[in-house]
Amino acid sequence: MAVNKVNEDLLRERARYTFNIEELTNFIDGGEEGTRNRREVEDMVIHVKELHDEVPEDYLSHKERYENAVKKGCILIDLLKEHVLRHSSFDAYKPSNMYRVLSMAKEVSPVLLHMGMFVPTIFGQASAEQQEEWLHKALMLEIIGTYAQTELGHGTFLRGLETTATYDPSTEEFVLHSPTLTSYKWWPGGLGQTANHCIVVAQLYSREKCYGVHAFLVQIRDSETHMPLPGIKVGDIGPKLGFQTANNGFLGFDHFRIPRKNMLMRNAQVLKDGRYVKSKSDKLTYGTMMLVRVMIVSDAAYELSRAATIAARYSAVRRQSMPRPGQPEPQILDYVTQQHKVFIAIATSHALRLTGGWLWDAYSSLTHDLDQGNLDQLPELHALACCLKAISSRDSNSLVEQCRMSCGGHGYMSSSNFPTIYGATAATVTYEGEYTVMLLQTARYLMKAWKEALGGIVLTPTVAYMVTYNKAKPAWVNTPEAIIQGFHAVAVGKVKEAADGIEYHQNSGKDYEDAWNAASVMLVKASECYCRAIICETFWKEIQKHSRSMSRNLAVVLQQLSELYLSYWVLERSGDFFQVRTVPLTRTKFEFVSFASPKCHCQMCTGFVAHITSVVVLAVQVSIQNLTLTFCTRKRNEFDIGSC
Ligand SMILES: CCCCC/C=C\C/C=C\C/C=C\C/C=C\C/C=C/C(=O)SCCNC(=O)CCNC(=O)[C@H](O)C(C)(C)COP(=O)(O)OP(=O)(O)OC[C@H]1O[C@@H](n2cnc3c(N)ncnc32)[C@H](O)[C@@H]1OP(=O)(O)O
Ligand SMILES: Cc1cc2nc3c(=O)[nH]c(=O)nc-3n(C[C@H](O)[C@H](O)[C@H](O)COP(=O)(O)OP(=O)(O)OC[C@H]3O[C@@H](n4cnc5c(N)ncnc54)[C@H](O)[C@@H]3O)c2cc1C
Repeated sequence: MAVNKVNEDLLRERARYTFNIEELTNFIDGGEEGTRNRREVEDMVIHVKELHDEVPEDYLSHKERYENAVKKGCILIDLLKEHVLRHSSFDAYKPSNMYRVLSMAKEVSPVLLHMGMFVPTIFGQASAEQQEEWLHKALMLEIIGTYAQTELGHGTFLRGLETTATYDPSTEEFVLHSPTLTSYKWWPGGLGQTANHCIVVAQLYSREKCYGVHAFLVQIRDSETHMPLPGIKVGDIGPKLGFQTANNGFLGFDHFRIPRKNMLMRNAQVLKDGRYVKSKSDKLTYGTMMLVRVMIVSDAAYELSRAATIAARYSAVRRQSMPRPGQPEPQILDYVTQQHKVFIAIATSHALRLTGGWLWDAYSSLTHDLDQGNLDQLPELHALACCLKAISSRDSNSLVEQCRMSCGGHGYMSSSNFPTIYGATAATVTYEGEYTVMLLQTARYLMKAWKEALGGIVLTPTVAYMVTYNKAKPAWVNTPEAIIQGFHAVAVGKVKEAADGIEYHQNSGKDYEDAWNAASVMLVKASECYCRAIICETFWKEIQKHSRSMSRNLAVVLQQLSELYLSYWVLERSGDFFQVRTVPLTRTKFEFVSFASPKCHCQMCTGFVAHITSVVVLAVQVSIQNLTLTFCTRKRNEFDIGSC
């Protein structure tokens, strides 16, 4: 029988890595224990033959694909539970842990929403007594839930949701009802056939007054027969671009009654007589969305690292064309255009992974503050979660597509796994807060910050430079620190431009809402630039911080990746950089001028060209088959990929 022989080119490339593979493995896993945890789970998974498909899933019927995904989901959840029970330190919700385990099956799991939103909502929004009743059942999958917020008519505009929950003091129950077709819940994952419970977000009415949207835990299917309960209409919404096994469904209520105690009451409450007790902040109802947005940054990085690895490996083994007559066809990775496609994907996967870890730490700190009743950091974290979720998911999805294209026709095969990864990352650009809407949310925060900056008020950390910018005049030299200052200058310029845009439209007679809408393209741009500055700065600082405790060879490679990322985005946004001048920013004097003068001091542009041709490539490959984490390094003149 033919033994799978590893490609000679790949073996040669793998023999040339220039740093300690295990050291980088640990860095990516967040430490030696993280690597041990991951390998332990991978060891468990690789030996479960039911997780390996006999027939490509694309050749299965929708029903067979779903059943196959349920089977795998149950196996993986059992492995996760067993592992969590044995390793209390394994925090399932630390970025990518839970998602990575579930994504070890190619199909999106029908219980992803259970683990990804239903359980976290109980953690975050149920009272202590309610957690006592439901949390263990949920963690042990004795109940299977989803998160039912979006309706046919509203996804973004939460205050416009139409499902009602009306309190009846005579029976101490809430009556859930879907008054219109557009009020039907539409999209929740697992709702089609899988979930028997869900978190329902509905407008709360008591004593004929509406108190806005609140969350309720609702049983929708019989625990024994799994049939929909009386007053419940539920089913599958049908085929989609991807996520075919996520089991997205619809849900309608016909005067469906639930006990008062099923309103999640950690924040707000309705007392037996119907009195409403207000939460410290209405925004706490939105807590689960913030958590998932924070997780998406790391999971988008993880999906991108998979795509970058496929593209890097393919680029090492694919030989094509003959630039020199009579010479062997070169590996396509020798083409600078190929490097330009693949290397930024590798660098971005690291940038987003490190930024996702930084955001997770900020979120964890906020959660602790919220437990102490301190909401001070909530607005900034909401703004950060919004723009980082938007930009990370969009960058990840765009670069997954770029990686696919870099593999030519074979990238279009289902067996390449690009279609699955593309489908998963494309969804993240829309769900959990649509791209544009999220950036506009951040813009809302930036406009407030700008007004405070002009008043000289000390701002929260990620926008502090708006006040201190005058002092930190960018020294336009080709250093990473100067590039980061340049991104700050661009962000401030765009924020000011958007604020001036709103002011201009108001002065021309528009009310604030219309002025906001008229300036909204500039507002989105300002958020993008603010977010790009955060990713650039965080990537660079994280690498500097960790480099001090790692071997020099690895530090060099990671430093070059972060410099590649900075240089790439300077060129991508060169127009914005050309506009930024080096004079102190003041309200009246700030203006955009062109750098077009031939004696432009900025060496960034020329420096970058040198960079991209001498860049060292690092591709991370998590290969379940080999149960190893292997890497590629590549130097221009050696044209060698390390182990990959
Ligand atoms: C790459 C593959 C990754 C796959 C795995 C991904 C993740 C990991 C694991 C698990 C995830 C699980 C499953 C993943 C799959 C699918 C899940 C999808 C689920 C969903 O999509 S759930 C539904 C999500 N829906 C939304 O996000 C709705 C978007 N809309 C909103 O958030 C808000 O309505 C709004 C647009 C932000 C604001 O609306 P608006 O009407 O203008 O204002 P208000 O609502 O009145 O709010 C204004 C006020 O409140 C502040 N605010 C708003 N939202 C928040 C918040 N979340 N936290 C804190 N503060 C908030 C806002 O700033 C305003 O404050 P002001 O002081 O300015 O007034
Ligand atoms: C794969 C997938 C899984 C999902 N899973 C779930 C789930 O489990 N549970 C759940 O509750 N939901 C889920 N959703 C729904 C998801 O949360 C919504 O689709 C998302 O919030 C966007 O809302 P929408 O679809 O109503 O789009 P809309 O908000 O209608 O957006 C449509 C367009 O209008 C624009 N727009 C909307 N509002 C504004 C504004 N104020 N200013 C400027 N432009 C605006 C948007 O930018 C966009 O271009 C899922 C969606 C997908 C695709």
